[in-house]
Amino acid sequence: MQKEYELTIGKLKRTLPIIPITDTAAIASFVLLGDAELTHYAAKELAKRINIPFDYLVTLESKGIPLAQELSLITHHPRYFVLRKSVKAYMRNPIAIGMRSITTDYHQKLVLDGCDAEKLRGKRVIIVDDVISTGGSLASAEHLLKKVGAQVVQRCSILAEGPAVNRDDCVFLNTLPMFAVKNA
Ligand SMILES: Nc1ncnc2[nH]cnc12
Repeated sequence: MQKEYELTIGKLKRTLPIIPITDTAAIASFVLLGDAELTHYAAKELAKRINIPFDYLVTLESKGIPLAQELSLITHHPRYFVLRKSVKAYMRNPIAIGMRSITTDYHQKLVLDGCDAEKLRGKRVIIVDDVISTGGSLASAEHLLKKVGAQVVQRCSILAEGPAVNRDDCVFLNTLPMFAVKNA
């Protein structure tokens, strides 16, 4: 099997290691955390493609956070919201739902602080993430946001991977293939 994948996002290039995630499938590992240059550039490029009015960006802990931060500032939306993976002691009336993601082999939670839920009720929101793949995390995020009365008006990510590459309801900058593991 190929060991690395050369990714191009506009003027930037990154070499991603190919990592098996099951006995039969592998992904090109795209770790946005720590890559300030790519985060800033991708946020600028995504901002150009968001052409719908919205109140807030919402992202998922953890890899979407720096992207949402940059995108919020670039689009002049000083406040954004983070759906957390666990209930924190400092939350008031947290609202939680179950979630499965392609890169984590156990059931996860998606949690919204009740105070944040009040602020999001009736608002137009855009979900921001680093990679959209199976769409599982995105679907859970949408479910949670609908539950608290927010309207998801757009979804955007830096990359669409595997089954997500044909989605026409997301804005993304490039696609990422998935890989078959040979000798499985
Ligand atoms: N290729 C990938 N790299 C890192 N995180 C991911 N989440 C989903 N696909 C991913």
